[in-house]
Amino acid sequence: GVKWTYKGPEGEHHWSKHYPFCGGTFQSPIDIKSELLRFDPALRPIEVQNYNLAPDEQLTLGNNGHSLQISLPPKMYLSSLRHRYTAAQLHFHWGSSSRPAGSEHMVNSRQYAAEMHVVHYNSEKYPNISMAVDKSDGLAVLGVLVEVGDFNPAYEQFLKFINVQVPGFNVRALLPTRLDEYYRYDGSLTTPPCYPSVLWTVFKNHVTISQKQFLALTTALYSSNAQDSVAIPLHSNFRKPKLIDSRVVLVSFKE
Ligand SMILES: NS(=O)(=O)c1c(F)c(F)c(S(=O)(=O)CCO)c(N[C@H]2CCCc3ccccc32)c1F
Ligand SMILES: [Zn+2]
Repeated sequence: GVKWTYKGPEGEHHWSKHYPFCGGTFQSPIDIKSELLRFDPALRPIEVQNYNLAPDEQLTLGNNGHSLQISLPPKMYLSSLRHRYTAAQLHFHWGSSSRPAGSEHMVNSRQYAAEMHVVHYNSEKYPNISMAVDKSDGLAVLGVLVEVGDFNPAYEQFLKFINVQVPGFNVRALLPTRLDEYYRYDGSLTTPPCYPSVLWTVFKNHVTISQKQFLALTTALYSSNAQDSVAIPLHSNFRKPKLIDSRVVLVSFKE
């Protein structure tokens, strides 16, 4: 597809020129404001299956020019939603060492240091993620807000790796302890083509990584692919919050 960036002439205000959905409705991320929230007792705790990967399960760590991503095996899936959603990859959004705030979702206009997304697709209805990516019930993404604080051994598993293969690790440990407290809304991919195909689950509780780990994340990548001559450090790869319109944000917890 057409090249896009987070800043400059191909930045987010220009995405809709080549990717019309980016200028459409049901866009993500959003600023999750308390006055928009509605408690929904039907929202069950998120259940993850086979997230605890054995070390002999090699995972591919990649830089797709937009984010640090880890491809995930199809044995991993979510079992608590209407359909089975099978894991495809996880990736991050972050700020920069000079401007640390880089999460995509905000909570009452608070932007966190970073955000991790675990992308899943509806494997009951679609054979692969490419067929699911533009369907309204195609994707389910788990969002984890990341703050700088205590060292987090779970994140160390891959932040120390710069090669392309990382040993399997417990992906569940990257999530907050409580999977029963989350925000839920219908939204979109936060990158082009911005399809409104994502059932968003953003956990209420953030996780922490140390300043050193955060620096490793923000300096891990260069946005150029291999053959480009100059390597430009990749940072601030977050989209700004979009209008909520008439959408309601459901919450699984009482304040
Ligand atoms: N924030 S977000 O909306 O969750 C989100 C990203 F921010 C993001 F950068 C990516 S990307 O790394 O693929 C780069 C551009 O799509 C994705 N990819 C998903 C959706 C697109 C197709 C596809 C195919 C295989 C695996 C994952 C994905 C993405 F879903
Ligand atoms: Zn993302």
